Amino acid sequence: MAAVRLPRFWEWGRKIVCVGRNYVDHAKELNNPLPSEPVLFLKPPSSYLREGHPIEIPWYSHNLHHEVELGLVLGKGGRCIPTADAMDFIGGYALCLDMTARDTQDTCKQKGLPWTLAKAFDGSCPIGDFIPKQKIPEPQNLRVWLKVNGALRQDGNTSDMIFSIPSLINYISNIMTLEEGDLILTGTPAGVSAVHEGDRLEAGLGNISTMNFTITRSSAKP
Ligand SMILES: O=C([O-])CC(=O)C(=O)O
Ligand SMILES: [Mg+2]
Repeated sequence: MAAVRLPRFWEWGRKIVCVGRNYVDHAKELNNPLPSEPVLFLKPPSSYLREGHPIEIPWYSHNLHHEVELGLVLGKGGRCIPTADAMDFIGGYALCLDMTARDTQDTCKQKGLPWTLAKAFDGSCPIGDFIPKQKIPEPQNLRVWLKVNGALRQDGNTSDMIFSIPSLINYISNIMTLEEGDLILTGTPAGVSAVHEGDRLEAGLGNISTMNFTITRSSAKP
């Protein structure tokens, strides 16, 4: 059943759990302290965006950043998953963007407010195709890259994660039950930068998966 359903995991309405500050160089470029435990936040299922639809700059932001990340798609659910068993819970992978309204996030940080407006707006999680698990035998040694208008901006490797994939699954599942079809964003490497109306984004996981998106401005406004 899962083999048939998982490839369209973004249609299941499951949660998206995001890890922040999981690469030293990215934590440093934003002057954030290195975390002693994973930093977590959530995106709703309405964040999903597929190729062919533009990424919209929210009406309240003038500094939308790209963050390219490796996504883990849960193949089965669990609670308190031991680190040693964690890889068995992965059904596959996906190339993801954690679009971030950086100006809004800065305000939230200053005011001690949650990051919802900065991270969870419509279309804030563009994703590529589902990648079956067998296609990535070494997920902890994978190039993650992103170009804006053809210029390389982010070029990292998952070997530089502070918290490994199994340890993230263990940590998260000791806080909230993970379900089949959930997506975990594992954090972004360095090189995040602002995007503008009309920009073309191209991202990739090595040469296994690539995707393209354009940037527009949202017409929504209360
Ligand atoms: O907004 C941030 O810098 C935290 C984050 O999502 C990441 O590190 O991937
Ligand atoms: Mg991120």
